[in-house]
This record gives sequence, structure tokens and C-alpha cells, in this order.
Amino acid sequence: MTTTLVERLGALETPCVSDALDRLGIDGQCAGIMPLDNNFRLVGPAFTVRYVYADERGRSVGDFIDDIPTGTVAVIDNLGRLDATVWGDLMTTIASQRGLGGTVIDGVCRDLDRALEMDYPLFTRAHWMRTGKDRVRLDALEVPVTIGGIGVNPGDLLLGDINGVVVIPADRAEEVIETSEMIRDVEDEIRADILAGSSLRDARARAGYHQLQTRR
Ligand SMILES: O=C([O-])CC(=O)C(=O)O
Ligand SMILES: [Mg+2]
Repeated sequence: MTTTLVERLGALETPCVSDALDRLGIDGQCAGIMPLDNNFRLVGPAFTVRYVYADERGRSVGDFIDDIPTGTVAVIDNLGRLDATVWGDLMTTIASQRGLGGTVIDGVCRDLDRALEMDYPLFTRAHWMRTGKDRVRLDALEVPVTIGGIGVNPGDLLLGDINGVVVIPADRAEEVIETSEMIRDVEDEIRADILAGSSLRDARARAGYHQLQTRR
């Protein structure tokens, strides 16, 4: 994956990317996964982590963080569990120090104060204080996972902002980003038309707004 694609994706907003995914027939919108602060943004390729219910002793919460590559986004599938955290302030501290792009969890985290203080982007279902230690087991790294109903493979690109998280399959990145940029440009034109005095109806009709996301 070239840096350029990640940079181009990072300049976009998730609603445009979501409409591009619709247009291209790709499921990529993670339902129910939201930033824990409105200013949090993340972009980068996925490093995937899968937890299961703790059935026997094994690797526990965060037993991967020292080896995760710089610039990746930690994408953690904890089965949507709300009863046990898989991220906290110590992990935020090392992730920030190691230059991670951010963290996406299908589940919950704790110690949100440190993430706010360090401006480290966390996207989760919620935050709560009860630890996953003794409640989860780290099952696998760099395998396909599911986040908010969406399959994520290692290396897929993620973009997160105030509106939530979208996932772009690595092999479709170019066309999704190109389509997203086209949609963004058309919406910029509509906005300019409105500011110049056009009605929304006319501005949207001229630009074909209602079909921007329609599957081709
Ligand atoms: O048990 C956890 O969820 C992890 C934790 O608090 C931390 O890393 O600080
Ligand atoms: Mg902690």
C-alpha cells in the first residue's frame, strides 16, 4: 500500500467514502463503532487482533502491543462484548509512543482520560471500567476479523472520524478513494451553488446528488 493512498484517504470524510462504498457495492460501514471524542480521527492499514472468551490460560489483554508495526491501526475484535475491556491507559501510552494510527474495538475500553490527554484516537462501542484480564483470551493476530458487522482483513484501510469508521478492502483502495474524491468534489460544487444563491433542489438536480451513491 503506497503512502499516497493513505494520505489521500486521510484527507477525506467518512460520509463521502461511505457513499463511494455504496456506489461500488462494498459493505464497509462499521455499525455502532464511534469515536470516544468528536475530534478523534484515524487512518491507516489494519493490524488485526481477535479475542475469544477466556476458557484456559493464554495471552491476555494487550499481549501484542509491543510488536505491532508503526503506522498501523489496531483493529480488535472482542465479539462486541460490553462486559470486559481490551484496551486501557497503559496500552494508549505505548501505542502513542510507538506511532500507531489509532485503535478500533468491537467492544469496550477503559481509562479514556489518558487517550483524551494524549489525543490518541479510540473508536469503540463504549467505555467502561471492568478489565478483560481473566475474561478474554488473545486467540489470533493478523487474521480476518469482524468489526461492527464488517469483515476486516489485515492490511485493509480504515478511516475514522466524527461520523464513525469505514473499512476499504486493500485490493479496492484505489477505486474507492477515486470515487470518494469525485463525490466530495460534486458536493463541494453543490455547496458553492447554494452559497451563491441556488435552491438546494436545483443545485442537487444539476449535480445528480440523489444518484451519487447509487450502485453502478
Ligand atoms: O485491562 C485493560 O483493559 C487494560 C488496561 O487497563 C491498560 O492497558 O491500562
Ligand atoms: Mg489501565
